Amino acid sequence: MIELKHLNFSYEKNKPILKDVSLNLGEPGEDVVGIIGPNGSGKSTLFLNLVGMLKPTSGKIVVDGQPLKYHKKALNQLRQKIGIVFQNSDQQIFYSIVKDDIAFALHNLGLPEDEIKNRVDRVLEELDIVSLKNKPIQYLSGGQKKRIAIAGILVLRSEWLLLDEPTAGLDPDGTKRMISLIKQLIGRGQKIIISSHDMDFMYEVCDHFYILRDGQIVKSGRKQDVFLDDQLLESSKLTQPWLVRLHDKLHLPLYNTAAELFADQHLAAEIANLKKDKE
Ligand SMILES: Nc1ncnc2c1ncn2[C@@H]1O[C@H](COP(=O)(O)OP(=O)(O)OP(=O)(O)O)[C@@H](O)[C@H]1O
Repeated sequence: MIELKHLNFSYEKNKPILKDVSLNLGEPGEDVVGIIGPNGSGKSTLFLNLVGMLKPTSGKIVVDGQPLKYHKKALNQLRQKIGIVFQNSDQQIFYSIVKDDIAFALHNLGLPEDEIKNRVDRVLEELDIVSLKNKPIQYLSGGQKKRIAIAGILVLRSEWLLLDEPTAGLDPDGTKRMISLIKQLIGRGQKIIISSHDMDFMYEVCDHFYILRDGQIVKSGRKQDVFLDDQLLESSKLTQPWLVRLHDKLHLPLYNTAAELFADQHLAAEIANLKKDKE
C-alpha cells in the first residue's frame, strides 16, 4: 500500500504545484489507478514524488507502513518496489542496443548473467518484441521505444508500475497495443498507476480514478463516480469518455469497454427492430 499524507510540493518558493494531496494506492480491487488531469495539473510531479526523485515540501509518503526515506540505499530499494516509465522514452534509454538497454538496471543490481539473460528474454517475449532484441534503438519508432522503456522497468519485477502518459505520441494501433499490454500485465497481477488526459484510454484500462486539477485532488472514485459528473470534468478541462457520453446522452447502459458494447446482443436486437420500423 502506498499512502500519500497531506503532500505539498513546490519547485520554487511560494509556487505550490501539489496541494495537500492525500490518497491511498493499493486498496483491494484498485489494481489499476488512473490519475487524470489536464496539462500542467501536476501528474508528472506527483509521479516523481512517488518514486522519490522529488521530495515533498511537506507531508509524507508511506510505503507498506514505512515513511519514504531519501538516502541512496533506500531509494535503490524503492526502485525495485515502484518502477516508473517516463512520458518521454528517450529519458530512460541508456544503451544503443535493445537487449543491453533492457538489461541496464539488472546489471546495476549486480544480478548473475544467466538470471539477467532469462529476465530479458522473458520480457522481450511478453511484450512481443523478440525481433527487436539486437536492433539499434535509434532506428526504432516512438511506439517501439516506449515498449523498450517499459521492458527495462518490467525486468525489475517491481510490485508497482507507474506509467506517465503511456499513449502520448502513439497512433491508434499503438494505443490499442498499449491497452492490451496493460490488460495482460493486470492479468498477471501487476499493480499499475497511470497518468493521462486521454480519457477514452483511461476509462478502458483503470478501475479507480483521481482527478487532479491545479495540484489538488478534486474527485476520486470508480468509473460511475467520476465520469458522470460532466460539469466537474468540464471545469477540470477534461471530457467525458465516449462510452460515458453514450450512456449520459442516449441513456444506453454504462459499458466498461467498447468490446462490451459491441457484444451486447440485446442492444443489437433493439437497433435492428428500430431499423425495421423505419423501413
Ligand atoms: N522542473 C520544474 N521547475 C519548475 N516548474 C516545473 C518543473 N516541472 C514542472 N513544472 C511546473 O509544474 C506544473 C505541473 O507540471 P507537471 O509536468 O507535473 O504537470 P502534468 O499534469 O504532468 O502536465 P502534462 O499533462 O502536460 O504532462 C506546471 O505548471 C509546470 O510548468
